[in-house]
Amino acid sequence: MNDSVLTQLAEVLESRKQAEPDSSYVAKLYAKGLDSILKKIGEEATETVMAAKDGEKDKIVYEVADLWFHTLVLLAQQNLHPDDVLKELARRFGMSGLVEKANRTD
Ligand SMILES: N=c1c2ncn([C@@H]3O[C@H](COP(=O)(O)OP(=O)(O)OP(=O)(O)O)[C@@H](O)[C@H]3O)c2ncn1[C@@H]1O[C@H](COP(=O)(O)O)[C@@H](O)[C@H]1O
Repeated sequence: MNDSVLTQLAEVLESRKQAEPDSSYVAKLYAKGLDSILKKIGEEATETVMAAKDGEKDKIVYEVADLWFHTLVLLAQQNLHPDDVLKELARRFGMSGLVEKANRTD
């Protein structure tokens, strides 16, 4: 179920590239450009931190959903797909974070 929500949302985000900015929040974000998308990601990350500090579980879920949503908008804007991230997580799966860090080249 969760995978299909990501896939369906990715399809909607792709389709919004052809939409008029006035007709869609996502189309408006695309029209404003990369910096506006990045600004939203920064805001939603901060709101996630504040929700966690407040210890409100419902708010944490709500803010993480906003954060994930805006990172999905970024992926679409960059012509990337959630599968690209899921593949990377799958590659790391089962590998100690310490080993993964030691293998990083960047
Ligand atoms: N999942 C979401 C989603 N989550 C959050 N948001 C929007 O993200 C914004 C969150 O920003 P804020 O909390 O700062 O609220 P805001 O003050 O309205 O935001 P700004 O105007 O300041 O940018 C709100 O406008 C939310 O409505 C979303 N907007 C759209 N979607 C999905 O994207 C699809 C396409 O949306 P449209 O392009 O609007 O049709 C929808 O059908 C949904 O499935």
